[in-house]
Amino acid sequence: MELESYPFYQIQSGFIFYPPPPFPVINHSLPPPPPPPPPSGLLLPFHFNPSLFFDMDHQRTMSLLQFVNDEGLVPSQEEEDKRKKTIHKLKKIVYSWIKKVARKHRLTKHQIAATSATILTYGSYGLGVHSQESDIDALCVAPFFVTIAEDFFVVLHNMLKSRPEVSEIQCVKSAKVPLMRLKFDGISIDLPYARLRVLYVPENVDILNPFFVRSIDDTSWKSLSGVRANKCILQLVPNVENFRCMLRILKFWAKRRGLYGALLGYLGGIHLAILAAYVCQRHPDATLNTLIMNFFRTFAFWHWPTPVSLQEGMLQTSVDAIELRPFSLMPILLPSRSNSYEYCQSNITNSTCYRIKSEFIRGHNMTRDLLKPDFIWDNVFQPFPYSKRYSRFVKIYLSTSDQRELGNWVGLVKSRFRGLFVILEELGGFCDPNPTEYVENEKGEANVVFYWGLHAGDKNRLSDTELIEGEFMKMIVNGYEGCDGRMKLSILIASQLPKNAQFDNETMKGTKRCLKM
Ligand SMILES: Nc1ncnc2c1ncn2[C@@H]1O[C@H](COP(=O)(O)OP(=O)(O)OP(=O)(O)O)[C@@H](O)[C@H]1O
Ligand SMILES: [Mg+2]
Ligand SMILES: [Mg+2]
Repeated sequence: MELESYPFYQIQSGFIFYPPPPFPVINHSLPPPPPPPPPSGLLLPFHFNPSLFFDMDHQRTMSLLQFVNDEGLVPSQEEEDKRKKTIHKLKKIVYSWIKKVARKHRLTKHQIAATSATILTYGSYGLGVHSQESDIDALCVAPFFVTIAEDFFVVLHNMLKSRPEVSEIQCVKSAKVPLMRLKFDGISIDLPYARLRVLYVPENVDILNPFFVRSIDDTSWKSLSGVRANKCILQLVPNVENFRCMLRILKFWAKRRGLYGALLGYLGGIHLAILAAYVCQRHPDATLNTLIMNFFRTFAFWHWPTPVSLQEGMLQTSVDAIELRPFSLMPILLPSRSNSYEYCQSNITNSTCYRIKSEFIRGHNMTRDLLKPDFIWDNVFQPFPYSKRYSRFVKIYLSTSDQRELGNWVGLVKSRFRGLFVILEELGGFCDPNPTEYVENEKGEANVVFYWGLHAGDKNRLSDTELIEGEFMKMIVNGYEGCDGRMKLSILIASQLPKNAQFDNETMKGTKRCLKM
């Protein structure tokens, strides 16, 4: 069978190929083909009865809302209050920090009184779609006189560190968006920094207003990207509440199907937010059920690597949008008010791209027929059965002697995972990086373990795990000093997986709260 016809065969037959067919070589220098025409409607029976259609749609929407409730996808009021309190405390800390820094820089009394800094939330919390496990993405927006190296990474860092509510604080200075990571009252916080050319930063500063972002530095512009994207998304969707509910469901679906986590080569919150918003824009009056059906239908038929964009015309009119497109198998354009073209960062590889597409097709096959008698939402959200799909697994065991170092070490290795995907794929392997993190309690040292599904085209080429481990280790330590973590890479057969990683339905449902992305 021709490779191009695989997706369509899969859609028609409902059969997903494991292992996958050989991957196509995609020529990224070509401009993308025009967006595909939408497929011709839902599968409706020959004698279509509109009232039956609306009844079924309504029923499915109601049972989906019940599912959202049963699974606790919306955080409780208590949880919400805790987060609000944390943000309030952070704002107060940042406020006293800015006064301190202003005095340090010997500003006049009048300037010290006038100056101010603030916290803007973005990410899933900013969009109003966070779950219990989500972090709070909080951008610290400061005035012109603040320096990142000293005032942010030393003065603010020390102020935060001395607070009893703060733990596990670390500076991530080398990231594209430099930030501090910490836990505040047990909630994970990502705290990047942006500097505006003003003395007074209003509490809810409108960063889409050109006045505030005039002549800002590059790092600040990048740090503002998340807030900008969130604001644009919320302005571009016709019904914010429907969008939020849909996105919560999609994030849950992606976690259950092992597709959530941008570092692992899958979809992050921002990718899913844009894909969901794209569908909402095209179906402004749709029910929740229809939105989810259309989500699967749209992306099961999508002609990747045609980019997904929320702003029509942006791709057609701009050569930049095509030329500046980074190498990506599934390009997704961040919405923007300015004429800049930013794409979501992506680690998607041939293997993960195949998995994501297969899951879109699976979702489409399961939801497309409104009259399917035995339809239940629970089936759509079944955990992905790794041990049934793969006979072999790559085990990545990460450990440190000091528990406090483990987070840094695992974070560093995860940020380099793309390199390992490439090594495995070059050796002919199809690799499915299950994002769930496990712990081997009996080991007596701080550790995190990953088990990735593996299909080895030629088993011999993948048998030299020491060589693979050595190559990957070189990539990890390249340009990075100061972390004495250890890594052990090995290949297991499915029966050697520990019980808690057997991936049968019950154990997977039990581990859903342990998913650490
Ligand atoms: N790969 C990426 N490309 C572009 N922007 C990104 C990317 N990853 C993260 N961001 C920005 O950082 C924000 C926060 O990312 P984060 O990883 O915390 O995910 P999230 O959407 O908040 O979901 P979660 O509930 O899992 O925290 C995103 O909303 C986005 O603005
Ligand atoms: Mg987040
Ligand atoms: Mg974050």
